[in-house]
Amino acid sequence: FTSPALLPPRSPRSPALLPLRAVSVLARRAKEAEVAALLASLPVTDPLPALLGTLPSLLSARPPPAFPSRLRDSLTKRRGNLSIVAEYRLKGTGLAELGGSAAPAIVSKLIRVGGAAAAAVMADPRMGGCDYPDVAAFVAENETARGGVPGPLPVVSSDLVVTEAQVARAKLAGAAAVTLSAAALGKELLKTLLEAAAAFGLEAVVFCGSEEEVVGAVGLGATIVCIAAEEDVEVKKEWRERSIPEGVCAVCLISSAPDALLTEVEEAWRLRDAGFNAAWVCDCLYKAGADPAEQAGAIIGAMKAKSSVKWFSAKGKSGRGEGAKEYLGDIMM
Ligand SMILES: O=C(O)c1ccccc1NCC(=O)[C@H](O)[C@H](O)COP(=O)(O)O
Repeated sequence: FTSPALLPPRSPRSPALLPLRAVSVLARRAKEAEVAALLASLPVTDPLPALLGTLPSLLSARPPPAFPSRLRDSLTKRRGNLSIVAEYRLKGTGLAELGGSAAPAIVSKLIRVGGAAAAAVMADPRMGGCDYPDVAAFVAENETARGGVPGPLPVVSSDLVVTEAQVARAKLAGAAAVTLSAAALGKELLKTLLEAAAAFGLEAVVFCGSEEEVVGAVGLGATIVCIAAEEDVEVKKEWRERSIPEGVCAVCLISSAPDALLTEVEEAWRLRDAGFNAAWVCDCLYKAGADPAEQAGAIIGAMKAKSSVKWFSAKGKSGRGEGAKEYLGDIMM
């Protein structure tokens, strides 16, 4: 793949690809209506109502259920390492035109073997062109890797979650975690859904568009926070240092630049240097091409590479000036 000279000015992201928080309250209403219609139309054999019915007793457990930590553990490596959450969706990505080769089972394997620490599936058909069965397909594909190296990745169900029913659907699909948007939910609903996720044994990735939202999410006990804001990495670094305590996993969304260049790789290196545990990426994994040197696995590898933005550009392939920060002992672990 190609990358421009170091960190040129970014072109504004396409409005169609703005993070979900940009759509907030109207989208929340539409989603509530959609979930209500779904619940009303379920066949009597569907397990969703029964699972939802267990929620009150799960919530009344004392002490209250805590989050599991499979996703957080997978994303939290030693300092100086950046993990990648690779998101799958069909709408608005370079996958849209690939037909069968963009099927969940194929992309799931590509990103697992490519070295991602977690997979995410956007489970909103209108926004992402996929649905909860695609989450289940990712989970099933990952299960085929049980006992292997790398083993199954935790799968995040990335819907605009506004009701407990969606958390229950994620659970039934086998997801390890759900996404929650601080801006779309507001504090009270965010608290309710964080509790519902923990009660169902799921983790939650709380997307935050401002430092205030980060503080709010951490105050509510969020264990994984994803900053989704257009600010420069230096600003996000300040938010992380001031407002994300040790023990809370710090993730940052890298939204795709609307061009064929892979400036996102250098953004990942900057996030690693800023102390983030993980980057959440989507279209930039699929926009370069389907050649082995360009596809998602190659880009994940480049994002995780121990390269330095001071000495090395993503377009260089020689490795000269590579700024590895590890000791041999770290590499051997
Ligand atoms: O931004 C949010 O608040 C949010 C909430 C819940 C789930 C996901 C959220 N944002 C991420 C996204 O909307 C997409 O993952 C993102 O647009 C991917 O972008 P791109 O690679 O630029 O297509």
